[in-house]
Amino acid sequence: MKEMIDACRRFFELPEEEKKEFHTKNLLDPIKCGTSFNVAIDKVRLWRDYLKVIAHPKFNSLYKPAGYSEVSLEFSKRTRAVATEILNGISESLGLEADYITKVMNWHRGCQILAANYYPACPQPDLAIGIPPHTDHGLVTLLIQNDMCGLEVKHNDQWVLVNAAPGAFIVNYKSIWHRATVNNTATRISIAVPHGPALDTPAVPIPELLEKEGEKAKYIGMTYEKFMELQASPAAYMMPCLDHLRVKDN
Ligand SMILES: O=C(O)CCC(=O)C(=O)O
Ligand SMILES: [Fe+2]
Repeated sequence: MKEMIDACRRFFELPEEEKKEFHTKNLLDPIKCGTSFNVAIDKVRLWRDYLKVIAHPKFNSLYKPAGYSEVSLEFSKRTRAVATEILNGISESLGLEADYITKVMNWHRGCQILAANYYPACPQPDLAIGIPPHTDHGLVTLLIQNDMCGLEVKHNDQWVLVNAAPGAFIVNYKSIWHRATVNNTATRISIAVPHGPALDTPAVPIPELLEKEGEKAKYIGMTYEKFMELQASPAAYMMPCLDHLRVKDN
């Protein structure tokens, strides 16, 4: 984990000139970096650089800084193994076969992204935000951070700081509303690793469970690619993405 955070730090600390080639605009570009901004939020300054590298189904290697590729290959394999175990556990906890979710989501072609965030110390942290409130896309996101906290989740209408133990994975598997704050002491680095279905695979309410519970589906299905597009749109910062998919009561 430390080596991965260090490799990302070295990327962010490259001169701007050297990062320019990765300033792309498309959602699914294999490697992209930039400084975040969102047109929907105009009252606070966003204070974050990001680097997103798609690591599965095809591993993309980033040639600088030296060592990034090797470390990120190892890190992506190990986090994917942890994510697989978590999904197996979730399937079993729902009374399904352990490999139910991975099978229907075409996990062997599943999308894994190494999404690193770099939040420099900010002189006026109250006037800025690292990432505004949102929900993640994907089945399960694993997140690691350097020794600075900053992730907050909404719980009972309050923002609660996630005080994770050093070296811990923070696991986000429900559609939890969260944000990243900034601080005025030191640079914070986090690496979020969303693991999703294959891009062309629709996620739908599980028919076996609906039948068992005698319930109608409360959400429409959507392919992962479409869901990612929705998550990247300004609409995603207004309310949890999943709420956009809720079936309207007649
Ligand atoms: O930096 C953090 O702790 C949060 C990052 C995050 O929410 C994200 O990358 O989606
Ligand atoms: Fe997030």
